[in-house]
Amino acid sequence: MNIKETKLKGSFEIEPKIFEDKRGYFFESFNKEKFYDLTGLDVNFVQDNESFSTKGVLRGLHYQIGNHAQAKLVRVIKGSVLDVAVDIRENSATFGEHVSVLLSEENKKQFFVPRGFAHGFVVLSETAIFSYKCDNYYDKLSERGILFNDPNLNIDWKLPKESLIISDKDLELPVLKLAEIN
Ligand SMILES: Cc1cn([C@H]2C[C@H](O)[C@@H](COP(=O)(O)OP(=O)(O)O[C@H]3O[C@H](C)C(=O)[C@H](O)[C@H]3O)O2)c(=O)[nH]c1=O
Repeated sequence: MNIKETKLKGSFEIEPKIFEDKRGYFFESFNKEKFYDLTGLDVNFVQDNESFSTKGVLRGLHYQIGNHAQAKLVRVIKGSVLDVAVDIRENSATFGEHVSVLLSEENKKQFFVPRGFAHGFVVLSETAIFSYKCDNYYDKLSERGILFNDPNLNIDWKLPKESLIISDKDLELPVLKLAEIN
C-alpha cells in the first residue's frame, strides 16, 4: 500500500497493493493497522455508504458540523469520478483550499478526507458506483454544505456546467463563509 499526504494536512491519497492472477484481482480495501502505521491515524469507521450515479452527477459539497463531523475513506468501484475535498478547518493554514483526486475502478485509488473538510464528487464515466467509509454516523440535522461552484473555491469540475446533474438541495447551498462553518 502506498500512502501520500496531500497539500491539505491530514488528507491522504492511497494506492492499495493489488494482487492479480489468472482469476482476476484481490486487494485489501481497508486495513486499520496498516492505515495507522502509514498515517498515524487511529480511525474507527462506523458506517459504510454506497451511491450509484450517472455521468455529470455532482454530489456535494457536504459536511457535518460539530461532534457529528465525519472523516471519510472514499473510493470508486465502477467508473470514474473527480473527487474534491475542501479544507474548512477554522484555523487551518489552508482554509478554503481544495484537493481534487481522480478515483476510478482502473486506478483503484482511495482518498482519506479528514473531519473538518467539505466533500463532493462529479461522475466522469457513463455511470459510477461510489463507496466510502465514515468515522461518524449520518446526522441529518448537522448536515451543511457549500455551493459546488462557489467562486471563492474556484473548483474545476472538468465537465461543462450545463451537463451537470445536481440535486435541488445542493443547488441551494451557500457559498463558504467562515462564520457559518460550525
Ligand atoms: C449521506 C446519507 C444520506 N442518507 C439519506 C438521506 C437522503 O434521503 C438520501 C440521499 O442523501 P443525499 O442526497 O444527501 O446523498 P448524497 O448527495 O450522496 O450525499 C453524500 O454526498 C457527498 C458525496 C458526501 O460526502 C456525503 O457523504 C453525503 O452527503 O440518503 C442516509 O440515510 N444516510 C447517509 O449517510
